[in-house]
Amino acid sequence: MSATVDLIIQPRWIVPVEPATTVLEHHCVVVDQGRILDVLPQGEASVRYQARRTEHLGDHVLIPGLVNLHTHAAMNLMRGIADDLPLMRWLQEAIWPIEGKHVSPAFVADGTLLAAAEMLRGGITTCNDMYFYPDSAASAFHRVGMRAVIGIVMLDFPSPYASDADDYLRKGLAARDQWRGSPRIGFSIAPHAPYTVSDAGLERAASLAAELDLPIHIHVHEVESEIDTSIARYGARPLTRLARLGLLGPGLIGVHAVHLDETDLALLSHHGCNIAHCPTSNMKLGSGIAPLSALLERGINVGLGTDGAASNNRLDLFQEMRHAALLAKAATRDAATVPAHAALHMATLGGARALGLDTQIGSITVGKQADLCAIRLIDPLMQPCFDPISHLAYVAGREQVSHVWIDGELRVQNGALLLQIAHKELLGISTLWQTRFAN
Ligand SMILES: CSC[C@H]1O[C@@H](n2cnc3c(O)ncnc32)[C@H](O)[C@@H]1O
Ligand SMILES: [Zn+2]
Repeated sequence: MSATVDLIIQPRWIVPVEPATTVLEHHCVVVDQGRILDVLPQGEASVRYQARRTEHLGDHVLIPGLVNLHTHAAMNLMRGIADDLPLMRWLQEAIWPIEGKHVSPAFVADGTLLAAAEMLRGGITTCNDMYFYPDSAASAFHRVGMRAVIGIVMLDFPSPYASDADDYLRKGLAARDQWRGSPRIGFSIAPHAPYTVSDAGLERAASLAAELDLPIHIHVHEVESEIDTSIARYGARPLTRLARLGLLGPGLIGVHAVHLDETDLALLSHHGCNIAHCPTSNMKLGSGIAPLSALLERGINVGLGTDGAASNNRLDLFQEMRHAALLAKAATRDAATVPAHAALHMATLGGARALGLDTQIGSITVGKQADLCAIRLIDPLMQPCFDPISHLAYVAGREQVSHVWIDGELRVQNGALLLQIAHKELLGISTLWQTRFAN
């Protein structure tokens, strides 16, 4: 007798990510109650299961939903507002003054909604977000059914959101209390960077993260001047200071990590830290090229991040996969480093592991949540296709994402968002904020 299940997806190929380099042809994924129930040859599935819905995707590859390990979703409202500036001038002369004037719960709700729509269309099912008004961000992700880890942000300076480090923490923790028990919304402790949070604030962040069992999400070693400033102010490089203050460990997600010496690499490896590699943001702000091959060689877990739309200017993990692989090859002059499957691993399971979610998402594995993404590969623009994994890293773009499921629920169908929000409403939001910025 066959079992009745919610959904069977029959793609041409499945790339489960785990085991590495595996490609299953003419298999299907069986989904029930939001989880992956089985992965088996298509012929066997028709005997064992009866599906309420079957998705025939004969030109497609099915992969786990992509995990964006670092973003500032609400910054979608500031896409292109301050291009071609280096990090510190970009922050101090452009972005922070705009944020100081405009950020509000409505700003974050609207910007996060736009970002969530962009990410879903591009196959991103989970993101690790860091921005003001975490409650508004959580509401927007909840509205579109996207999985998100929201930062309880901390800064030493005031913003329209909070007055000082204690106020940031108090408000962020209250937001976490509001969302407790929500299946797709989680939280991290997110001190912005070593140069914007004091020793006392960082120690508080470390103890809270340990007490509440939350990841720590922090920008580190993004530009050289950050390291010089730290040595002048604290007598230590930022990662050494973070180690002394108790922040390094398997729960740490260090974002950027562009400028690393041997001591830094040894610290990251020794403490089992994770890195959110953001190659496009690092190129666009002229920050440099992170030593990705050295990180991977030392067994350090790496995921990929887009950073915000004001420094990238796309929330597109296909772009990040390609940039990560190509930059690493160019920087090391080694074509074999960061092969296509390593890029895909970072964009999926690497990100999931950094967030402590790798038992739930990040690969097409029986028992995990059905966060899935189908990409149409049979297209004259992409022929021939000898290896779908190669195509995912080197050929395909987010434009080829056709279907996206989160917890087994269809969110994108044939490239179109299945949301209660009209395309027109999304466009209206950005026009509204563009007008406000101009006045
Ligand atoms: C406290 S909310 C996050 C804060 O971070 C700013 N930001 C955006 N991108 C970067 C980056 O690459 N490095 C450092 N800080 C960044 C954002 O504008 C918010 O103020
Ligand atoms: Zn950032």
